[in-house]
Amino acid sequence: MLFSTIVATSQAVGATRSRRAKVEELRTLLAVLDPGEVEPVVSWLAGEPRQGRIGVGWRTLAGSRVDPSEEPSLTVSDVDRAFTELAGLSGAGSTGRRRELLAGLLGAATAEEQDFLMRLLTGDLRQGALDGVMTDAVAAAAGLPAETVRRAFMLSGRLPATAAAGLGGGADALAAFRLEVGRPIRPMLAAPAQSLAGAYDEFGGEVSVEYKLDGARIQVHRQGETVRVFTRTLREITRSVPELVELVGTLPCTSVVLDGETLALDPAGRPRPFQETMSRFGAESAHELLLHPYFFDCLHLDGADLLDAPLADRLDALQRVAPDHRIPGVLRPDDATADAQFDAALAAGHEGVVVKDLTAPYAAGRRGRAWQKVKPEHTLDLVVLGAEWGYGRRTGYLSNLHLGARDPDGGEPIMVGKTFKGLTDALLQWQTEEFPRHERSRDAHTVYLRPELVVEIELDGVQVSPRYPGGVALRFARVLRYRPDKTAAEADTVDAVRALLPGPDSAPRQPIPSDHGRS
Ligand SMILES: Nc1ncnc2c1ncn2[C@@H]1O[C@H](COP(=O)(O)OP(=O)(O)OP(=O)(O)O)[C@@H](O)[C@H]1O
Repeated sequence: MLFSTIVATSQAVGATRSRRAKVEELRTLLAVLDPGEVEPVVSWLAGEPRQGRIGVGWRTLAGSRVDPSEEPSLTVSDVDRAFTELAGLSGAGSTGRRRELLAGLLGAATAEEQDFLMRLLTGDLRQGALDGVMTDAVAAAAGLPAETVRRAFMLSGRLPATAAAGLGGGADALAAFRLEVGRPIRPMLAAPAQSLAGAYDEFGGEVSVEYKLDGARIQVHRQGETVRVFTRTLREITRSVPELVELVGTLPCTSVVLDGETLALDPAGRPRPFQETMSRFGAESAHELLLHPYFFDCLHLDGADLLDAPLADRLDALQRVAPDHRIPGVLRPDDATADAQFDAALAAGHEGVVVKDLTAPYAAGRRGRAWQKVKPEHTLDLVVLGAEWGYGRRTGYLSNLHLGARDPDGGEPIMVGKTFKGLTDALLQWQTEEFPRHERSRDAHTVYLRPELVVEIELDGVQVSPRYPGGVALRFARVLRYRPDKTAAEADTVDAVRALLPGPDSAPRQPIPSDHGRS
């Protein structure tokens, strides 16, 4: 297959806003790929070489610019082979060979192919938002139910491998993707609840009401003596968190997979801010702040795979293996106890509670109704699309942020507002240093960014706005914090923003009253 066909499909997918049209473009391409081409092509369309980062920075690329070729001649395997060699280069002489390989690759590419390669190698094409569209396209091309492909993807965490299995071996090959101890799966997520009472009633009181701790998600795998720890985005952080590894190593079991939240505590045992927990996930973090785990789910125990077991059974398993490290929660509370749990969570400085359906299986990678989060404030995780230079005291700093919500159909994020409120001096400084690394372009007032950074915004609500492309704008938005644990593919969608629009007959929004809206 010619590489130019992939570039043309990528352009066609980017040019339409229709989800159905995107799926159809991708399906048509997938249907004609050779088996060996599926993995590289699916990776590229999601914006990454199959080999991961291959050590080619913007400067090297700019230095390798050569005249484009007139006619397309590169094949998929030519490009994939060059990436494999680039990824393997190290040591003496590698700089020269890297330049040589890049010059060869770019010289054989047409102008459009060159542009695609540059964007692919600099990360500018990365679009996790395409995952959903791609899973549907794989299902359509392989003649399988979308759910079968989705589940395999959630369990493997790798879209290219899932696509290759589905297209090559059908449902049987996909069924082989099981929870494997040592390999992370995409975490189950929570949807916002309308109210505590609403969530409670929806499940007829058959719920676990747990504190929503403001830490960072961890997934811990142990097989025998070997413990591995992963973040919410499935990044391995085992070496940064020796105290968690040690603790999990002492649990009474031979194999286990636990899901939970971790928090840094100060020497007096008080929780430290989220940023300090996150800083512990870096490779060279100082270890004086100890991380404590608070587990809330058990996905595997001593050879038994529990993903499809109801939460009640998974919590029994958790109680057997880690009774002293469970997140605070109550099972099957009456209404008054559920309310008291919410108040207690807030009084203890936590974000709120998560209300969970005790009968539901673990829906990996899904933000379903089986877990509902109840918080007193509205917050949204939005993508930073740009920032304006400040004025007055903020002259010389990148300040007013342009905020975008995710397009659920995989297009570019949709701008929903701007804010410079809530930015501390330290954050202004950080933005000014960090943003140029994500720069797409700039004009006199604004630096425009690739959609890579996610920021959590607190707001009073949203309003209809003809000025913004999504027809909605944030009201009184302020920055709470950056979310380095999230990718743009995990930002809130424009539908989540629209869901905050006041209904025709709704009263002005109030914080959740102490009876949490229960009538
Ligand atoms: N008891 C709990 N059960 C499940 N998740 C919990 C719990 N306590 C804290 N969490 C955290 O809350 C997250 C679930 O909420 P959600 O799926 O919306 O993610 P989030 O976007 O990080 O949440 P938010 O932005 O509202 O803080 C989990 O990823 C986990 O990190």
